Order: sequence, then structure tokens, then C-alpha cells
Amino acid sequence: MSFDSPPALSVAELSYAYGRKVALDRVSFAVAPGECTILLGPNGAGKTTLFSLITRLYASRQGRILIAGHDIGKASRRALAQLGVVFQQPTLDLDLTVLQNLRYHASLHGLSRRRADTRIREELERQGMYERRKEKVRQLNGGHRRRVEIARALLHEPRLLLLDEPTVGLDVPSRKAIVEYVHRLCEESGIAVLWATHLIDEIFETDRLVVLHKGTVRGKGPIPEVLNTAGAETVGDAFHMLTREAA
Ligand SMILES: Nc1ncnc2c1ncn2[C@@H]1O[C@H](COP(=O)(O)OP(=O)(O)OP(=O)(O)O)[C@@H](O)[C@H]1O
Repeated sequence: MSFDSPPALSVAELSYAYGRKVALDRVSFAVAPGECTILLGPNGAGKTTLFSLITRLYASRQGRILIAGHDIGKASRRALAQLGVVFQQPTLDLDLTVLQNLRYHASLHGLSRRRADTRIREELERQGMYERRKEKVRQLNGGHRRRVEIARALLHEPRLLLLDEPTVGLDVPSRKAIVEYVHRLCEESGIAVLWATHLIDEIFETDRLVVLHKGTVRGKGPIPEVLNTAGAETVGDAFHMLTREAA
């Protein structure tokens, strides 16, 4: 990877309001290739709104979003081709098999059947799910469904993976497996990850943070920098200090 490759995600001066309710106010941050950035914010911080803008579910004329250097407002097709998303709400078709779900998604991204099947095998094998490919999604537990959703988000080899609270509702071993898998992926494949959560225990020491509260960025950067900004000793303390006061 060259040093002058653009950030996988660059968000600059992004604002968004629902009518008069300001949900994001001049939010700026970047995620470099191979970095896992945790978007940490309490309920109502603006995480889902931010994801809706990055995935172009909503459009905003205030501010800019670049994915791998492509402006999602001006070159949305190129930008979105570099994006993989795991939404908060599960979106697999329960009555289709794992393979059918993944093939369908791959065809939406323009992958040939052959290429799709190769990529499906690679991604499912990495998560120990290839043997389950002919089962209907309905037969899988919540953790395994999430694994399939992560595999699906990676089929077209995006440079940026967005995960919106992907462990909500999962048991402890499933959560742990997903947290560890995504961190390993970042390290090994060079993909950039933006992971929204309010769960401190999903954060690794090597992660970067963006702390969002009431629509504004209260702290960002490597963990030591954020601790320094907050004058805190632990991420938990920093989170409480940076998110306790009113906007
Ligand atoms: N459709 C909407 N209409 C009006 N206000 C909204 C709408 N969606 C979100 N909001 C408000 O915008 C702010 C940000 O909400 P958002 O859902 O982005 O936060 P969040 O960090 O994702 O929270 P959660 O963790 O609860 O999902 C909140 O004050 C919320 O009440």
C-alpha cells in the first residue's frame, strides 16, 4: 500500500438535521486503510444518522464524504463500490439458504457466478461457515447469521467496512467471536473498519476512537490521545467524561 493512498473514509464538516432537530453538527474525521475505528456514542449520539449518510440512504449538502477518495455526492457509484455494510437490523432472507443470500448479493455487485462462488467460499471459510452454506438462514443462530452478513459485506472486496452495532442481541461467545474476527480482518487484510457501538468492551488497545455525543465529535484519534483529551485513565472514564455534559 502506498503512503499517498487516500483515506478509506474521509468525513468533513458533515451536518444533518431532521427538520429542526440537529442530529450531526460539523462532524469531521478520517479512517485510514488497515485501521479499526470505533464510533463510540450513547443512544441518540447520531451514529445511525452518520451511517445513513455514508451509505447514501440520506443525502446531505452540508459537508463531504469521500470513500477511498471518491465523493459519494458526485461519484456515488464508485464510492459505494468500495463500501461494505452490516446494518443494525438483520437483512438476510430467512427462507433462502446462506449460499442463495450471498449469490444474490454478489450479483447485485456485478460479480460473475464463478467469481461469486470463489469469494463466497473464501469468506465463509474464514469464519468457519462454509459447511453451513446449504442451510436456510432461519436454521442459524444469531451469531452465525451475523457471520454470514459480515461475509456478504466483504464479497466485493470493499476498502471500507461499516458495522452498526453488529453484536446487539448476541450471547457473549458470539459477540467475542465477531469482535475478534473483525479486528483480525483489519490487521491482516488492510481493510478499514468503522464500528459503531456503545459497548466499551468491544474496543481493542490498537483501535482509534471517534467519540460522538449529541451530534458533535467530542474526541478522536488513537486511544492514548483520546485519554489525554479527556484527562482520563481508562476508555470507560473518557467516554463518561466526554459524553456527560449537555451540547
Ligand atoms: N427520523 C427522525 N426524525 C427525527 N429525529 C430523529 C430521526 N432519527 C433520529 N432522530 C434524532 O436524531 C438524533 C440522532 O439519532 P441517531 O439514531 O442517529 O443516534 P444513534 O447514535 O444511532 O442512537 P442509537 O444508538 O439509539 O441508535 C437523536 O436525537 C434522534 O432522536
